[in-house]
Amino acid sequence: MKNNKTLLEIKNLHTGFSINGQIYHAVDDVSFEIQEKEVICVVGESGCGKSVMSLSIMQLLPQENAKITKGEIRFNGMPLTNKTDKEMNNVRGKEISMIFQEPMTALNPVFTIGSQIQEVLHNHLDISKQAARKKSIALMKQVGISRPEKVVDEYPHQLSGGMRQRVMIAIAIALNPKLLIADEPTTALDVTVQAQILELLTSIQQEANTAIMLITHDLGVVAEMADSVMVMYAGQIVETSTTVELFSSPKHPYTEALLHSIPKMEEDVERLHTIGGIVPSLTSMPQVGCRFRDRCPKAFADCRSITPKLAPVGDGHLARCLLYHSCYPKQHRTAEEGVEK
Ligand SMILES: Nc1ncnc2c1ncn2[C@@H]1O[C@H](COP(=O)(O)OP(=O)(O)OP(=O)(O)O)[C@@H](O)[C@H]1O
Repeated sequence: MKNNKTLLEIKNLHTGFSINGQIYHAVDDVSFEIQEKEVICVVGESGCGKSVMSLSIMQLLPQENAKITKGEIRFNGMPLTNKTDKEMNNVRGKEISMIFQEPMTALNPVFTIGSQIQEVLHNHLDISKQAARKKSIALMKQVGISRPEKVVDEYPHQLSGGMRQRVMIAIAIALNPKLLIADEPTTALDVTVQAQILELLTSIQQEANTAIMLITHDLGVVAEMADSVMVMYAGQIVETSTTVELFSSPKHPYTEALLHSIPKMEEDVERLHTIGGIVPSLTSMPQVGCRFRDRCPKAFADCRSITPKLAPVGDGHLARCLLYHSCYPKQHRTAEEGVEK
C-alpha cells in the first residue's frame, strides 16, 4: 500500500468538547495516512473517539461545543481544516463520502428513495430530471437492489434495514468519491445481511478503486477486509500496522486484550473473555501516564507517571506503550517491576 499515493493525511489532530467551560479532547493528537485504494480499519471499544475522528474529517461535528482545536487534515494535498461549509460541500460526496450506522436516521422518511439519490446528483452535476432518475436506478442496481424501477418510488420505511443501507451506499458512491468512511455500517443489521453489505463494500473498493476507512468492532471483519489497522483507545492511536502484522504480532496490551476477546472455534470456553474495567470518560481522562494502565495486566509503576509515545516497534508498526520504549530493557522491567512477558 505504501507505494500508492497518499489520499488522506491527518497530522496531530485534536478535537475537543467544551464541557463546563473546559476543553476535553475526544481525539487527542491523532496522526495517520490513508493511501489510494487502501482499506484501513479503525478498532477500539465504544467511546474511544472513532466517530468523533471521522466526523472531524468530514467537518460534520454535530454539536456546537465540538471543535477541531489543533492539527491538519489534507485530502490529496488540499487542506480541509480551513474550508468553509460551502467549500466542504464540494468535498463531501464528491471526494469523501460517509456511511453511518443507522440508515433509517440518515434517510429522510418523507421523501422517496429515488428523490434522495437524485438530490445528490442534482446538487453536484448539471443533469436533467430524467437522466438523474435513470442514473439513480443504475446506482440502485449497482448496489444490489432488486427491482430498482419500483424501489425508486418507494419510501424508506418500505425497505428492510439491509436495503436501506444499500440505498445509503448508493448515495455515498453516486459521485465516485475516492474515499468512503463507513462508521459501523453493519451494526444495525442481522448477520447474513452484514456479510452482504461488507461484500458490497469490498466490490466497490475493487471495482472503483475507492479507499475505505471502516470503523468496526468486529475483528473478524478486520482480518478479512483491511490492509492496515489502527487501534484507538481513549482518544489516541495506541497501535497501528498492517493487518497481517497486527494479528500475528500485536504489541500493545490493549490490542492483545481485544484479540484475546475474539471467541475461537477450537476453544471450549464457558465465558467469553472480556476486558475488565471501562474506557475513561472525557472528564476523567488521566493527563499523565498511560491511559490504559488501570486495565492493563502488564502495567508497572512508571505507567502512572510517564506518558508513552507512539513509537516504532517494527516495519511500519507503531505502538504507544512503555514496554517498547528503549529506556526500559525487557530484563530490567521483568526483574524489578514484576512485568509478566
Ligand atoms: N456531544 C458530546 N459532548 C461531550 N462528549 C461527547 C459528545 N459526543 C461524544 N463525546 C465523547 O467523546 C468520546 C468519543 O466518542 P465517540 O463517539 O467518538 O466514540 P466511538 O469510539 O466512536 O464509540 P462508538 O463505538 O460507541 O461509536 C467519548 O468519551 C464520548 O463520551
